[in-house]
Amino acid sequence: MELTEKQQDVLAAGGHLLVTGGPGSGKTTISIHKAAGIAARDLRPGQQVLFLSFARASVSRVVEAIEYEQQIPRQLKSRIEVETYHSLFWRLLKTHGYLVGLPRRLTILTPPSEAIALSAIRLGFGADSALSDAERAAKHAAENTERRRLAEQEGRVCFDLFATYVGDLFTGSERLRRLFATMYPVVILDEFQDTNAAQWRIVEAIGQFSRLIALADPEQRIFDFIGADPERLNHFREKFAPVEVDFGTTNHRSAGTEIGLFGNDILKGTFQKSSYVGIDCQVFEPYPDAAMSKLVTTTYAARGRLVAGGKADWSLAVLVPTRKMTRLVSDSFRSPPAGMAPIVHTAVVEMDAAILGAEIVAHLLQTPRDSKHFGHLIELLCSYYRGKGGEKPTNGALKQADDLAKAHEKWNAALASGKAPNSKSVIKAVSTVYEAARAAVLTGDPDKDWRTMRAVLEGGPCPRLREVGSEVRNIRILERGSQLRQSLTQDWRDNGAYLNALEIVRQAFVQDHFATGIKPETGVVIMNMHKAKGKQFDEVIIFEGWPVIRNRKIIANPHRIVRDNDRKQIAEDVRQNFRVSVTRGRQRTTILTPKADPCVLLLGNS
Ligand SMILES: Nc1ncnc2c1ncn2[C@@H]1O[C@H](COP(=O)(O)OP(=O)(O)OP(=O)(O)O)[C@@H](O)[C@H]1O
Repeated sequence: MELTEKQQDVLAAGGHLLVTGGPGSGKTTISIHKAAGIAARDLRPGQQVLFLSFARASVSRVVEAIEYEQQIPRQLKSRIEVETYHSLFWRLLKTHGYLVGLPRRLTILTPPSEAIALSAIRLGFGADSALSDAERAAKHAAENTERRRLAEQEGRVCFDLFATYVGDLFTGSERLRRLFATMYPVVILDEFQDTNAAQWRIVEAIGQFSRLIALADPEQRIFDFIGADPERLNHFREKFAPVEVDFGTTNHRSAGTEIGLFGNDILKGTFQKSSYVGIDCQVFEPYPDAAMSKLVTTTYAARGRLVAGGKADWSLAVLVPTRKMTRLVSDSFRSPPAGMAPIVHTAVVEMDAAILGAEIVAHLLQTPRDSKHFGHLIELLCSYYRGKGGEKPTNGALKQADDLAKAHEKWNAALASGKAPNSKSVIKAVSTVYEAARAAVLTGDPDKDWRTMRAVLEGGPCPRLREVGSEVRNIRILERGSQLRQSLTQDWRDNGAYLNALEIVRQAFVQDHFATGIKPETGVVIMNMHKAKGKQFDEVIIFEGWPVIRNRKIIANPHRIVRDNDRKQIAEDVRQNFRVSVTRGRQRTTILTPKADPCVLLLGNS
């Protein structure tokens, strides 16, 4: 690879640095070269360059990019530490948290457990959409008070508070700032445009003694992030007066294509060309089977090209606008219309429900220690309903949890007074499945036993547990060689049964959150467009929903890239998100849109 002139400028620059540029312009690559140069010349023994990312997916990509650079010797590569903000913050809180009033022993309040802990407050206020601004502020304040109480009194710290407490640590202690700079004299900040206020406070503090290299693409700002501020790059300029290098719209990722150019034209809303090399827009008839058939055949074709290309770890992403669409496509790939062959794939879904579901499976694998085992199952099922919606629990799910808890009380009361419990109670079906689970024969092979338990749930008479069984299909941490699998195997070896399965599963999810060895997705992957940020794939297919038409009128238009595919809904963030998705493809991006009502972003401003 020959570095560009601008990339050379980055290598030559001293002091704080701000590198800006569009997708695939080579920011990550040059920062790795820069880090290697610093490691070779400036670092003392024991020191490292710290590369900080927001998401584990980006960490894997950076680790892969480091491995890919053959000119950099191994011993220099090992001087670059790639880590997520979360993982760095957690390390700091565990060792120094007591300085800002946290208990000495800390555990992580995982997002599903946090959702459970806050569900009562959230239920009290009701859905966000129905709240006035003042009520919404009051709800946030109440949530925050509870989060702080959980952290400061119970030592259970949720992710959202990590940055706040670490900020308190750094602003409160010059000694810590100096110590940090001794370990990490240079810090690279990936996707700097997404830095929120709490993280910026930390960056400001560590920049006092460490040298900062910020990588940013202002146009890739993610609007879902609470607190990402359009002025952030200016804050950095004002505070640190960095040397600035702008890579502009160069796109090495999709070299030889016009994917980058097309992405920029989406932002502008005017198309300079009638076709773009590497971009393929196609339409489908707006009916479920026709739409899915088109997607399936387009996916076959793309997969065929990639397999024929001979690259072993090819990747093909199907990007869709909503969570629900991710599931629809995944179901359809499992059993495509008209008897077409299924497509092996992975679907990236929200994990809250799957994680809480996995706790239920683990609990059922576990040999009962006392008579409370069944009661504990009901509690876990209530937790599943309270937490499965993550930050946005539905009233229906919260009510399910309450109804279950009440039915269980009645069930117990009947048993206590020697009467037969009501056979129509919702607990009856849970109890039947529980008996089947107890009767299941386990082998000590966690993978097999997990499947057995899932089959008990999915084949039983309880619709709630059937849902749980299907949710845990999305769990990938049982893969060969995973920590979870090893720990469960060990548990069985030590005890001749699973005695600690629930605790092991809970731990595994925390470890999984911090694991960095995960490889970027390969094969066919389905995900929400929002989740594609920071990733790259050999080919991308963008697929959206279609209008429901009755009497030649559109009566609904769900799962569209632009809400309702209505021009009035085109805001800057919608254009930016679409551009991010389009520019994830290295070789080709195919856009599938309904014939009757094509995506308004493709029609241009006129
Ligand atoms: N000078 C160069 N010549 C050829 N290829 C390059 C050059 N610089 C980077 N690349 C390649 O281009 C691809 C994209 O580069 P990189 O990931 O560094 O871009 P980026 O600006 O960080 O992208 P994004 O903002 O989308 O994450 C990588 O596969 C990288 O190996």
